[in-house]
Amino acid sequence: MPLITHLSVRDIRFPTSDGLHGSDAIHADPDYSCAYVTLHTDVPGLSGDGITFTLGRGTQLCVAVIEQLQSFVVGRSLESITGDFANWWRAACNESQLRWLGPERGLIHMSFAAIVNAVWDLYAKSEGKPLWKLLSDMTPDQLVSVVDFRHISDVLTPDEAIELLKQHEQTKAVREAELLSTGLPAYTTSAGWIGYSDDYRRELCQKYLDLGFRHFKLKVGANLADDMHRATILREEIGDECALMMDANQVWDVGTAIDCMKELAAFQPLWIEEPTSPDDVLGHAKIARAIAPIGVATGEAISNRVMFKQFLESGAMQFCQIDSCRVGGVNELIAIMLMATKFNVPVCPHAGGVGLCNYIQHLSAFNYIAISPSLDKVVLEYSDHLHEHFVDRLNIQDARYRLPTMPGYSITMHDQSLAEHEFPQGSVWRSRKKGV
Ligand SMILES: C[C@H](O)[C@@H](O)[C@@H](O)[C@H](O)C(=O)O
Ligand SMILES: [Mg+2]
Repeated sequence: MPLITHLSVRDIRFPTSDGLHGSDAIHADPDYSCAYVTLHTDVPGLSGDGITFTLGRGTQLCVAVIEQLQSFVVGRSLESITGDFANWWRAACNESQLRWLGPERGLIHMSFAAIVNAVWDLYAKSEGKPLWKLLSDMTPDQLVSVVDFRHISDVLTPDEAIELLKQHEQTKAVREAELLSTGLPAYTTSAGWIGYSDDYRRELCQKYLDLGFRHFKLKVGANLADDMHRATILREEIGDECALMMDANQVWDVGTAIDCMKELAAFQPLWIEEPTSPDDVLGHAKIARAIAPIGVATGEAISNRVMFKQFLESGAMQFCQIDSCRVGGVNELIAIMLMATKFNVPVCPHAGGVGLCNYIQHLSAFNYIAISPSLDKVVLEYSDHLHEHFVDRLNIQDARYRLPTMPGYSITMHDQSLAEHEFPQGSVWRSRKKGV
C-alpha cells in the first residue's frame, strides 16, 4: 500500500465572470475556482487529486486551511486511512485547534473535502477502478464502516444502513450493466445563467435541445418581472413538454418565495431550488407546503449530514442536491444518500461549478447501483463549462452521463491548465488585477 509522502495544494481560478457564466441572483460575477490538492506517494506514477469548489478570492482561504490539515495524510499509508476510515474522518473533522471554526461547516469542512476527495481518488487509482466501481463493489459492511454516524443515529443506525444496502446487493450487477449501456439522465443549467442576453439564451436553448436535453434550469430571484420574462423565453424555446426547473440561490425570504412562486407557477416548474437561506429548515418546509406540487430542491449550500437529516425528515426538501465538496467528501455523502433513500427523496446532485460534473457522475452511479435502485425523478445537473481542463473528459451522449472508465475520481486536470490558471502567477491571471 502506498505511503503518502507529501501534499501539494494550488489556487486554481477561471475567469468565468468575463462571460457571466455561472451568474445567479446572488453571485453576480463568479469566477469558478478550486483548491486543488495532490497527494504524492512513494509509488512511482501514483498520486491522488482532489478539489474543493470555490469562487474567486475564497480559494486562498481554502488553500490555507488545507495546509493546516495536511498532517492527517502526510507520512501515513493509504491503508492506515482507508482501514479505519470513519475514525480517521472524525478525527480530522474534530482537530481540537481547528474545529471551533466549524464544527463541520463552511470553510473548514469544504477544505477538508478536498483532502477526502483526494484520498478516494488515490484509493480508486491504487485499486485500478473508477470510483463509482470501487464503491459499488464494496460490501454493505465495508460501506457502512467508512461513515461517521454521530448525530444521525436517531434516524439511521449502522445496522439499519447495512439492512438497507443488503436489500439491493444481489441485483447490483443488473443496474451496473444498465448504466454502462444507457448512462444517467442529465439536465442543463447552461441556458439559465442570470446574466445572459435574451438572444444568447434562445440560442443556447436550441443548442441543448439539439443535443437531446429535455430538462432545463433557469436562474430566478433578481426581480419578478425579469424572472417572468426569462421564464417566458425558456418556455417559448423549449415548449411545454420539457421540464423547467428554477433556482433562486437563497435570495428570498420565506414569504417572498411563496409569493413569487405563486406567480412563477404559471410556467410549471418542476422545482424551486434554494428558495431561501440554506440554514432555514422550517422555512423550506413552509415553502414546500405552500407551493406543492412544485417541489423544493436544495443542498448545494447545506453544511453537513446533520442538516440534511433535518431537511429530509421534516419534508423540507423534495429533491436532495448533494454537493461533492460542500460536506466532508465521499464518506459523508454516503451517509446523506442513505438517509435520502430512507426518506424516499431522489438525489439530484448539484454540479454548477468547476469539476463538479466529474464528481457527481461517480456518486450518482454508485447511489443507483448500491443504495437506491430507482431513477424515478433522478436527474443530474450538467453545466457545460471548463470540461476541457480535465484528463478524464466527461462523456455526455444524448443528454446522459456515460460512466467513466478511467481509474480514480475523474478530477485530475491537465498540467497546462493548472499552470495557466494558478492564481496569481498563471498566464491567465498575470495580466489582470481581478481577484487580488
Ligand atoms: C455560482 C454558481 O454558478 C451557482 O449559481 C450554481 O452552482 C448553481 O446554484 C447551480 O445550481 O448550478
Ligand atoms: Mg443551485
